[in-house]
Amino acid sequence: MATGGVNADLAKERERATFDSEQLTNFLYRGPEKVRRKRYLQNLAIQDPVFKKAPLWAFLNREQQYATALKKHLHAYRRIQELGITEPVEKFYYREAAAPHENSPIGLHESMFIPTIEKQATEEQKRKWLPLCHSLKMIGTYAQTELGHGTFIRGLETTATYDPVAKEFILSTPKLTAMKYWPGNLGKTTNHCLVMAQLITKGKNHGIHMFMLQTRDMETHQPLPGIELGDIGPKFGFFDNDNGYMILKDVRIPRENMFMRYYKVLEDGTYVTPPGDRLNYLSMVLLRSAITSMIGQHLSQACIIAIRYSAVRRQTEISPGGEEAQVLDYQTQQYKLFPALATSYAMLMAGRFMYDFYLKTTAQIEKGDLGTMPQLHALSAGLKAFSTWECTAAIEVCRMSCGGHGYSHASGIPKIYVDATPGCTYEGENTVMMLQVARFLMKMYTNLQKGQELPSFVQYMTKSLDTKSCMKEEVAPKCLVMAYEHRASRLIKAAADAIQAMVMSGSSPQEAWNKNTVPLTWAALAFCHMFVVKNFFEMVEDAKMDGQTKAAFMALCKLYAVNGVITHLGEFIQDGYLNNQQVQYIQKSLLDLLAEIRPNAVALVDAFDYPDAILQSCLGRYDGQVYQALYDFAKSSPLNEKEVLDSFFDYVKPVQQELEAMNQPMARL
Ligand SMILES: CCCCCCCCCCCCCCCCCCCCCC(=O)SCCNC(=O)CCNC(=O)[C@H](O)C(C)(C)COP(=O)(O)OP(=O)(O)OC[C@H]1O[C@@H](n2cnc3c(N)ncnc32)[C@H](O)[C@@H]1OP(=O)(O)O
Ligand SMILES: Cc1cc2nc3c(=O)[nH]c(=O)nc-3n(C[C@H](O)[C@H](O)[C@H](O)COP(=O)(O)OP(=O)(O)OC[C@H]3O[C@@H](n4cnc5c(N)ncnc54)[C@H](O)[C@@H]3O)c2cc1C
Repeated sequence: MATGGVNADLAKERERATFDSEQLTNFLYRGPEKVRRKRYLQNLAIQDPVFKKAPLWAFLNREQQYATALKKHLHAYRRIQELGITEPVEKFYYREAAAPHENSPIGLHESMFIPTIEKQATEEQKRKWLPLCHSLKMIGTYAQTELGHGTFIRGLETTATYDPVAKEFILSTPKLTAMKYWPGNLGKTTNHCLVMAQLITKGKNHGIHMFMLQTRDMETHQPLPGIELGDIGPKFGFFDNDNGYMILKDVRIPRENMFMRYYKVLEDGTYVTPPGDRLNYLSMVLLRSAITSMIGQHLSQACIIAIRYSAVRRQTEISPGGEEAQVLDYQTQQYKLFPALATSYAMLMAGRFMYDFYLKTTAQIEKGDLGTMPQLHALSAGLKAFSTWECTAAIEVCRMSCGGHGYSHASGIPKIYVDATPGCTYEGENTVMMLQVARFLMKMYTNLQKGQELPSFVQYMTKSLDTKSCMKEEVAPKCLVMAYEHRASRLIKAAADAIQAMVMSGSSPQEAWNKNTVPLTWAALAFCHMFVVKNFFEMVEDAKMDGQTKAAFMALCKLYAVNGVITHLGEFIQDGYLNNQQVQYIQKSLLDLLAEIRPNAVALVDAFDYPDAILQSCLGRYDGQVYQALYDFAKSSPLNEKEVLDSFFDYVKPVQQELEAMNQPMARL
């Protein structure tokens, strides 16, 4: 039964590729030196006996999954310090290999709690808290969302009332809906959290602010007096995480526990505001800026699995009596998978842009220049929403393209999906984020009408909408980008005009806004789509790689753009910008691109450079030995530990006996 070596079909795929996948890997990870370092760190984790010995999450119950993920992530945390790894991206590589597909129960401590202290705390607070955080004496999380409010954070109901006599804040949960609900790792793992609460001082409510709260004793880990907390129960994914709830019964904390880098309460209760607004929203902006890369990686893993498997899987003869075809040779299969593959590259490129932009803008904010904050907010909110929507939909396409085996945890895709899809909800629900983008775009449109200068990435709004597309039979990148710009401009103008018309006829601006939120989200989505397409083309054009690699990469980029036009065709043709002939050119180009990408499909997913130990997929194995792997996976199911299960004797036998007795001819009399 055992088979060895690389599956012949997969080996052939790699031979026929027109480019060297290593070149693309080097580009993706920003140079060969960084690739070597990534592989070195991943191998260190993969070879570590603590990680190696751990059982596969899929065969564990929730408590075991939590304990295993905690054990692995704590070991990784310690090893990262021992190895002196400080770069965030290097920590990410190590952790990903240490605990693949296992969400860290100390994840929020690292991704939100520590960064918020670094960015929002005073120097004195940092000196006090950060060393305790690094040694894990303090383990924290970000407690913002409540039972009654997640999106509308100005509506949060937890209060922090200042008592100038004791120089303390009193934290309270005044009603059921004010209970903190959802914060990751709040239930069982953490002993501190950063609480977002309405600040009340001298009888006045100053809106939501951040406070440091110790939730559990640092030795016994028991909840502190006045604090009730626990896990919220099983969820669609994130099984291994203890998202929590918390009720505060007039818990007192010292004045110094308010995060006071920007906003302050003096000893006598005087409230002092900073020069800028919404500075305490910056932790959310950080995570939103990181999510586009993260979700692009989730999708890239699903693509590796589905494309390698589709190269190995043979089903149905194309011509009677002929060989059964690799399912990847079906054009319909290519139409499912290649746009998904192109999307993952598009999002990795958008994520690269976004994170760099975040670093640049926050460096300016640190220096007191808040001018680019609105752009950072709009782009991070928009790309977070657009990328999570596009990628989660594409992951599901990948799963279904694997047929029945895609539904098994052996494929690895269901877990990728359930851990990726909350990205559409957390860190700002996607529709709400799109409406924030729309708010920014409407402002830009008003500025345009006033003749003011626009930021570079919305400059195209100044172009006339009366033009027609330059698209020819040879579908050129320039014409594709212009088509996206035109569609975005038109939808932005349409939404703005609709609002303006309603206001002119007597509606209030708020009413006019609310009656147009659907067209506003169309406009925001078109803006984000345009941004991703343009950024993708620019990054491919600027990429330093040989001609063959660039050609293979460019085909993907074009496919992403062409497929987007076809998917949203109505919006591109509504005002006659593209004519019927041009649409036909684009449709033909889509089919040509599928054929062009076909020989490179496996090399294009190999370039993501995921070792099998991280992918954890029977279908996505590098050697393509999928059937043996599926058989081994089935055999390791705990249900197979006993030949006959106790439940057979407990339930099946008695019912059989009862039914047998009931069906005896005598019994019926
Ligand atoms: C290839 C290798 C690559 C390697 C890559 C390496 C990969 C690295 C991997 C990375 C690891 C990742 C780990 C993931 C794990 C995840 C765990 C799960 C964590 C989940 C945590 C959470 O889930 S935590 C809770 C989040 N919960 C929200 O997200 C609430 C949303 N809700 C709001 O965010 C506000 O409620 C909302 C709507 C803005 C309205 O806020 P509001 O009512 O105050 O404001 P208004 O709408 O009235 O707007 C008034 C004016 O404020 C302006 N403005 C608003 N926000 C602004 C802002 N942020 N910055 C500037 N300006 C802002 C706006 O633009 C207006 O400006 P203007 O007046 O000028 O027009
Ligand atoms: C896995 C996971 C981890 C999380 N981790 C954390 C964490 O660590 N810390 C934390 O504080 N929170 C966390 N959250 C909570 C998360 O941030 C919120 O669930 C999220 O912000 C959405 O808020 P909501 O649940 O109140 O949704 P709602 O706002 O109630 O959304 C429900 C529906 O209403 C619509 N809607 C709401 N407002 C508007 C509007 N203004 N205009 C149009 N439509 C609207 C939405 O589009 C959506 O369709 C987590 C959630 C998940 C799923």
